[in-house]
Amino acid sequence: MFRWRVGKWTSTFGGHFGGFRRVFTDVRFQDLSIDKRLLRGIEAAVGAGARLTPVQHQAFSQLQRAGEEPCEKRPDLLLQAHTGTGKTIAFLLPALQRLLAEEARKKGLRRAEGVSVLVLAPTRELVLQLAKVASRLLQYSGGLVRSSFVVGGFSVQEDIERLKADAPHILFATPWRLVHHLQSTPHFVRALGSVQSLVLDEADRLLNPVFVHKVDYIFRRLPCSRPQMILCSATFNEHIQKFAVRSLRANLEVISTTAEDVHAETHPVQTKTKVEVAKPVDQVLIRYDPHKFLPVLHALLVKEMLAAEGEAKRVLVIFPTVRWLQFFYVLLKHRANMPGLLSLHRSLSADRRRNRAVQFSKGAPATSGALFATDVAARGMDFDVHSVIQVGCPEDREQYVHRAGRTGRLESTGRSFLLLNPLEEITLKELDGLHLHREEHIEEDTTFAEAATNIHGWWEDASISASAHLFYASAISFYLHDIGRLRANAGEIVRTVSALIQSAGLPKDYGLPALPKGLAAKLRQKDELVAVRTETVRERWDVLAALSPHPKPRPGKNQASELG
Ligand SMILES: Nc1ncnc2c1ncn2[C@@H]1O[C@H](COP(=O)(O)OP(=O)(O)OP(=O)(O)O)[C@@H](O)[C@H]1O
Repeated sequence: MFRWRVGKWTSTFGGHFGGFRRVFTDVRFQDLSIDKRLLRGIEAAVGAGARLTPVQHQAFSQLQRAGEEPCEKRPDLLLQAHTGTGKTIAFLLPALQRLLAEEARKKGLRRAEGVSVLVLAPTRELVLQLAKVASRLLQYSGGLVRSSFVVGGFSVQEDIERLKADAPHILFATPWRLVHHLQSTPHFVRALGSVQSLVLDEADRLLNPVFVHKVDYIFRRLPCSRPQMILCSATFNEHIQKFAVRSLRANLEVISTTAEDVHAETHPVQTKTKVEVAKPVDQVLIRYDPHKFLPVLHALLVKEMLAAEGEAKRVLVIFPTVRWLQFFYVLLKHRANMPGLLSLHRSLSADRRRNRAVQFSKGAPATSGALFATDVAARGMDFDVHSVIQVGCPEDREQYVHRAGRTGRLESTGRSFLLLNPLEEITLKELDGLHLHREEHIEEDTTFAEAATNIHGWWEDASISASAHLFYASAISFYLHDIGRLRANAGEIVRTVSALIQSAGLPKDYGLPALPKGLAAKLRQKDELVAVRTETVRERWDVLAALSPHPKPRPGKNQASELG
């Protein structure tokens, strides 16, 4: 580990030693001067005699030192470490230790004066997971220090009652829900009047254009003696850099245990840093023909879920859109009879969303199965999965790294597969330098022929056929949004998505789903019909029909024969 100072920023790096990733330091939690009740909580969570990870060790030293300063002088902190290396405990431990010490000094004579530590995270699943970790760590503190949470999926009244009942020192929240309360619930405004530390978990995500206005709003509403800021993530990007320049203190400190990726002589808030996937993850690239998407996915799932003797295997599959996920989920779970599948996405009811995340979390009873999820599961979730399958091109390198990082956490190993079709292959150059090895060919799937007999005919089932229509439109829209990045034309997009749907057995002569008017208009704007290349007359007819401004349902094979 070494420390250096460039301009106004101080950085501490460590964790990699000559390419060898050190998972733990030699320091045990019991060696630290921390409250015995907190130590019991930690050991219950991570095991008796557990040693600290490098990021935990460095953060503990830094935050303890900073904690001796008055709140307004404490340096802000950027905390970067690979996925699954214990960043949650890294930022929670010093905060909980300080809160316990303060409360012990007061001898419990006064009730909490309000929230002292506010932690923001981008998804409700992650907020609930963080709140659960805090409760575990505090389980032996006899209620001296308390935590609570605020996320969507509960009524506003439930939030208010929970906040009153918990009277928390540490509050976990999603920005959207918290802003809502700050704008309309006086109780929340009062409770947040005493925040001393603001933690942004998955900071690069929270500071991207989708969230940054909410985060800024929360930041502005906090007390004028501005709290210490702690920004955590496995990946730093230009959004963090902009925020650092605009809002962080001059004595900002940076802790990074991804030192092999950082160039100390340049800017400490690295934006061009090529962050790697954590070393225990074996990364595999599978190039597939879109006409074979479903058999390939099925084969991979069967292979990865297949329990080795006595060992249950769990797989996380991340899809680009909810509709894409839902269509293939219905086909595989119900038609191909894969009962171990679950789904997690924003269209589920709040209760289901919560349960699904818990079922796949670390410590949940081990069963084999697969979770089909969207990116709500991509960041921060401490899942216990052996493999991650990413369907389609990730938005950027950071998204790829976080998705792959759901496996291979701490000392465990894992496999991460990236499934790309020819339309998407161009995005591979954005993953330059990652250690992806290629598995061009997936073994011929002998089990799929059997599954396919049940899957075939789905187009006659009104609800599955409706799901197929939604998938078709959403996949076209997804690619269209990225048309520049893919350097594709509208015709190639339509042909790829048509092939994906045909991979589920839809007969060529059955015709393709019609597109919603707005989407068809957008497609036409991108590409005149003359530019659409097709191989057969039938396919051209399908594309033309899909692009028609007033799509009419076309008779399928069977309907046509009924009409005589
Ligand atoms: N010192 C430790 N000893 C043993 N297990 C630990 C230790 N610290 C953390 N863990 C466990 O490691 C797992 C990963 O921790 P955590 O979720 O905090 O990682 P992370 O760095 O925040 O990952 P991500 O970047 O994906 O959010 C958790 O199950 C946690 O309980």
